[in-house]
Amino acid sequence: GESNSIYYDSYHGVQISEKEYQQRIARNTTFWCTNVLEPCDPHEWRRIDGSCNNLNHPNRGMTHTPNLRLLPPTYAGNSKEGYEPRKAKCGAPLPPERQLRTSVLPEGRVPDLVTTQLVSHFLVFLISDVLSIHDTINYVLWKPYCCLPQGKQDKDCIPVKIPNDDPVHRFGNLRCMKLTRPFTYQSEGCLKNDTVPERIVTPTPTIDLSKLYGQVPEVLASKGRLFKNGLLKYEIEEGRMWPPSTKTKDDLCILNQKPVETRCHDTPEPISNSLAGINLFSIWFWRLHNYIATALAKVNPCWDDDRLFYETREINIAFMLQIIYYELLPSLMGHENLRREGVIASTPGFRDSYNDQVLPQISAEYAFVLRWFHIIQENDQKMYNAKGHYLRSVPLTNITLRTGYLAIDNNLDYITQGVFRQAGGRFDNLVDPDIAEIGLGPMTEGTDITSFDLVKNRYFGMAPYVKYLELCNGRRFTTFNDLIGFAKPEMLEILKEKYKHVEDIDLIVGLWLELPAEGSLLPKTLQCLMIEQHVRFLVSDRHWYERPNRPHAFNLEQLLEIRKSTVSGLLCNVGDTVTDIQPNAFLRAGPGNEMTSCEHLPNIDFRAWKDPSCGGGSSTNWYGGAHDGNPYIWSEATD
Ligand code: HEM
Repeated sequence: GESNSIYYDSYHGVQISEKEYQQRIARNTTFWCTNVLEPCDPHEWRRIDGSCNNLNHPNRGMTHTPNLRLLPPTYAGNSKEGYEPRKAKCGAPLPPERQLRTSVLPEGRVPDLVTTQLVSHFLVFLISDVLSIHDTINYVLWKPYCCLPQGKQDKDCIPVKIPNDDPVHRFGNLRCMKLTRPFTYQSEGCLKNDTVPERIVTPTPTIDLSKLYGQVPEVLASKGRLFKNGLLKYEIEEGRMWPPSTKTKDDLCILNQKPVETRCHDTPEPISNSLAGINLFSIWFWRLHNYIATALAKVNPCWDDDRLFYETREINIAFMLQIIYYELLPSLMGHENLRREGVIASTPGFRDSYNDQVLPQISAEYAFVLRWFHIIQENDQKMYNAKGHYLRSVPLTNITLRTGYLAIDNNLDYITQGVFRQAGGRFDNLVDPDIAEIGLGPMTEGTDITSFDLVKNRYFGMAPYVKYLELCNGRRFTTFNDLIGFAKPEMLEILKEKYKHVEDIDLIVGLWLELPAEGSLLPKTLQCLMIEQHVRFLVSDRHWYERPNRPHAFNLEQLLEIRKSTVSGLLCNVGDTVTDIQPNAFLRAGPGNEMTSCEHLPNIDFRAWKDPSCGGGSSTNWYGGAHDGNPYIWSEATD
């Protein structure tokens, strides 16, 4: 109850007194600037709100706790002048963003020969687990006036200028793209305005499916849990299982074409309705939760709702982590690279790298550089039927905040078939014209996501690109010639033309023009910064699924079952109409990765969770049914 609550300052991670908390209520700064938690119990499950992950620093891991910086931020100006984007070495402003973007990053659409569209969908779901969309909602919904006269009065407005000779807009009248400053501890009143801006984000900084379960126990209880058999609430419509839907007209699905399109998820985190990738994987992991809970209940009929729920959540999170670490990242960066860097283990047994000196945090750099993937996003989502015949396509930018579209005309079925049959965008330096010119679809007129990436690069105060080269390569980079072997030669020419000094180069521009790392599809520095964080995830998370010494740890037999998790297994179990798929659905089907019947793909055997104290239980090979074309096996078991 309330009386046990402990109060923390969200930024500093120190306990504050109840009196001070009361004062902050009066100042209206508790929501962003404080965390409230119950005393830690070292033996309890991973908490919904992320508290008590690190027992010495109980609020770390919660909402609104800070990113860490691999390199100190660089801004122009000081505490008096305010912190504005850094200047070039010669003191002039850096090249204007839209102009720079259109000259270093041409637009085009080329299919990738290696990866499928599923890669970008999964990546965007992954980052939604640790990052917010409030900065975007701000200029779309809350402060949509940044290109109007009113915007001149608002310091939060940082609209992007479109030059008169713009390759696209010179034929039209658009000269401005609306944008707002990122939310910071300063803007929310937690830190003084004359301190270096520090970004504030909402999700827990561990990969814990917080987009599914949320980060507030009361919200999970009211919107998520069914409180029966460990299940999440669900609706069945035309034979498909959906998360619960909103019942009022006032919801986040602002692009639903009414009256035909009405569905909008009413999940603990409404952003499940946002980008298509987040939406698809929210639906699939929501269903997977119920699939797992049903399986566990069959094996262990004596388990109560709570036990089933928390064990299911644990397995669901482990399922996701196993896919990220052992399937997605290796598909992008190569197994060897990841093994060498300690991201993945060489043996299937336990692995315990936990270090309580490393706090559960993400780096500001990781949060930022993942935007590089915008340039491999293919915006044309193709739809196929279950036999693999192409039907039609839809631009992804038209289905953001539009869950209703998925729920009509079998669109969800056909998109599900499309994501693993369709090529992703090629890993090159071409950006899909829709991402570069449309971005937010019908919600705003003209959004160049890649120009915004560059603007944010500067507002987040990212250190110069060469400083990250030094960090990752352990040597100095002082001239353009030092970049030989890192950037494509013709790109070096462009860089020299656009920037006067090598230190002026913006981090994201460096990544756009960089050569891939050996045995990898990713630019070297992107790979370096991603690996750094993916090691931190596993070292700093006390509840990491591969650990034997943690509360409610898996036993070896169970861990070996978790090791069978694959994204194709996910789609076989809970994806509509999926009966045949390639074993690694992040990579295109072909020799060595042939389309296979779901029945022949590995699948978790939940008998490994059999609890002898339950007595007999069901010993039938129940999960065989999941592959007989009816993914809704759980609906039989719920009554
Ligand atoms: C059709 C697909 C996509 C669309 C329409 C889209 C759109 C956007 C938009 C509008 C923003 C906010 C830009 C800003 O205001 O600064 C954003 C941010 C971001 N996007 Fe995407 N994106 C897509 C795919 C991806 C993919 C595949 C990734 C891969 C990881 C990704 C990673 C990110 C990241 C890391 C951010 C920054 C979020 C933050 O800092 O809070 N996006 N995206």
